[in-house]
Amino acid sequence: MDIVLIGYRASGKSSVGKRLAHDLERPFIDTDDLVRAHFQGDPISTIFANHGEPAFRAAETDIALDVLKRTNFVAAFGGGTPVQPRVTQALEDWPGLCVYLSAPAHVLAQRIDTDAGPGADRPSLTGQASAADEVARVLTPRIPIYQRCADLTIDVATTPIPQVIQQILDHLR
Ligand SMILES: Nc1ncnc2c1ncn2[C@@H]1O[C@H](COP(=O)(O)OP(=O)(O)O)[C@@H](O)[C@H]1O
Ligand SMILES: O=C(O)C1=C[C@@H](OP(=O)(O)O)[C@@H](O)[C@H](O)C1
Ligand SMILES: [Mg+2]
Repeated sequence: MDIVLIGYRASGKSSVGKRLAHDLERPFIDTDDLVRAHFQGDPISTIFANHGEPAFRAAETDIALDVLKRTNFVAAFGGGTPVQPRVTQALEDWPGLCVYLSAPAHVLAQRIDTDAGPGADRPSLTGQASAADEVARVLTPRIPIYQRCADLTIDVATTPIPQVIQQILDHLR
């Protein structure tokens, strides 16, 4: 079964997705990578600065809808991808497994502040000075949309990445 990981910024979608795809011997798709490629490989903060967030959202919507037409993959969507209305609808209708990686705001804000990994370039969505303030504002309206799209929800607040992957593999059995 094809798998899409959704959830807020720094919930672990890219890390979990990459390792899960390796375990399942399937291609891994990260929609943020495809969006960057669409904008000549620029970092997301540069795309936001030069083209504006709406152009980023339009590209990620088209890319996500295209990914959902493929087969035999594991994909990590960007945190805002499922809340684009056409993507929400497509995910609700999609026959694959949509996994929501869920964590409370304070955990996500801390991971955003300390992340030094390849996805750490996360430009502000609100102009809010701190990640804590921004997550407090942006997460709440997203939660019901993530929940609506999800076939499986995993609490990732205190669950190490290998155990998150194991829960997905257990669900597939
Ligand atoms: N289950 C977890 N427990 C602890 N840290 C995690 C977990 N999942 C991800 N992380 C860390 O959080 C940061 C963001 O992870 P990432 O995979 O880039 O998230 P996303 O793609 O959802 O934005 C990284 O530093 C990663 O190592
Ligand atoms: O939540 C969001 O609106 C965003 C999440 C990011 O992806 P990650 O969730 O992988 O950080 C990236 O798509 C962009 O910075 C916007
Ligand atoms: Mg990511």
